[in-house]
Amino acid sequence: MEKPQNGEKEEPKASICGYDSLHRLLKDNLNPHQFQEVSRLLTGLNCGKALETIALPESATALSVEHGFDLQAFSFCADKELLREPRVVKVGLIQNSIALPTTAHFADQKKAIFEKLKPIIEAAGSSGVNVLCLQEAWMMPFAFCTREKKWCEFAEPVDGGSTKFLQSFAQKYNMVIISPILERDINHGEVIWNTAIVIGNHGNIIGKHRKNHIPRVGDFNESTYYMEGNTGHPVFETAFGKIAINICYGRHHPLNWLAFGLNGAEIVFNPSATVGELSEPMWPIEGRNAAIANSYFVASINRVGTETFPDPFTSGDGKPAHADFGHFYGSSYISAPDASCTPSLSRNRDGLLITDMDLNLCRQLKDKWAFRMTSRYELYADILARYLKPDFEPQVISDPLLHKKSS
Ligand SMILES: NC(=O)NCCC(=O)O
Repeated sequence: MEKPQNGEKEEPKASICGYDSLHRLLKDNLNPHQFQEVSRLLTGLNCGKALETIALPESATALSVEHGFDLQAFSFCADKELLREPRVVKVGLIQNSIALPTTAHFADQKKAIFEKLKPIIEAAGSSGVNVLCLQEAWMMPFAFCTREKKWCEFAEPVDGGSTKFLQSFAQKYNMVIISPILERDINHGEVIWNTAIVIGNHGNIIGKHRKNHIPRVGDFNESTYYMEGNTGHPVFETAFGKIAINICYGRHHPLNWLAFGLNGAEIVFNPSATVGELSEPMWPIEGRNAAIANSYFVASINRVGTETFPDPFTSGDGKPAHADFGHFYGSSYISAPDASCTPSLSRNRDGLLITDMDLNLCRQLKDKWAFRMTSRYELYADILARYLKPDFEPQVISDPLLHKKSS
């Protein structure tokens, strides 16, 4: 797709000047040398080289053609070490739109999403993906803009239908799967959480993490549905490395990223649902910055498409009532601790991003930049402890001549 035919033809929906990613727009419009230089600055170098693409099995590419999803695959390397073998993990990220209109029966909507995801998960499994992550609240439309309570019906217990659906793939493909869902906590009064469940490569449930920071911005009226998480910053030690999940809006909180790093995460997944007008310029920066600052890999996933709801809603900003959130712009990507990153998946199509990463790179970057050793955490523990007290006074030194009139 991608290239606009001529001025008269309509551009594909939600494209950037007819291209479905910035990377593809640049590749088609710059000469090879210019493209190489622009990519070096935009996506960095890994071990001194541009990121390499990797070949995938024919079965996976055939599935992507048949079902029309974007399929891209890259490899991050690390320097060879004398005392440690490389620790290469294959990570997969899935972004997708919903499968039926939001007016369809809820059971049909959920079933249709399962059906839509099957071939994409199969493509990941047959490509040898070790750790697969889906997008935030993948088993439902992102209805939290509406404030209507009927959408709570989509919530499921940790061992509910969507977990069972994914457990079979985890077992079949020896694959860890991270499943971000709307959780119904049966044992605690049926309250609702925004939760990521970690399914082990034997199909077992390793544990869960609940979203720490709830947005209060634009149409993201999520605080109507669930509370800030109570699970801290767990790191899950899996057969394929130490992983953590920072759900969506948590990516704006540097201390949230830090805490996962302090607990030893090597890959932090950021399953998200966010829209163009609100956050698109922030998207390529925040995950990448977190990877650099914390010496781990970050895998950023965003849903795709425009979801229209039956009843218009407002968000107290004086704008007219509307029935959709805006466009979820996909653009999932992976960042490495050495400041390199993959190109993004499509802005308007379902997609699977597969990336090999040598986890040895994390320690190599810690040794190189020594961010942990230079961090001065005690300074920050001190100001945070003081800031939390009601009688906190900001440390401001005013110019004694601040109010002097200039002559
Ligand atoms: N799902 C979610 O937390 N979205 C908030 C918007 C954003 O963080 O870009």
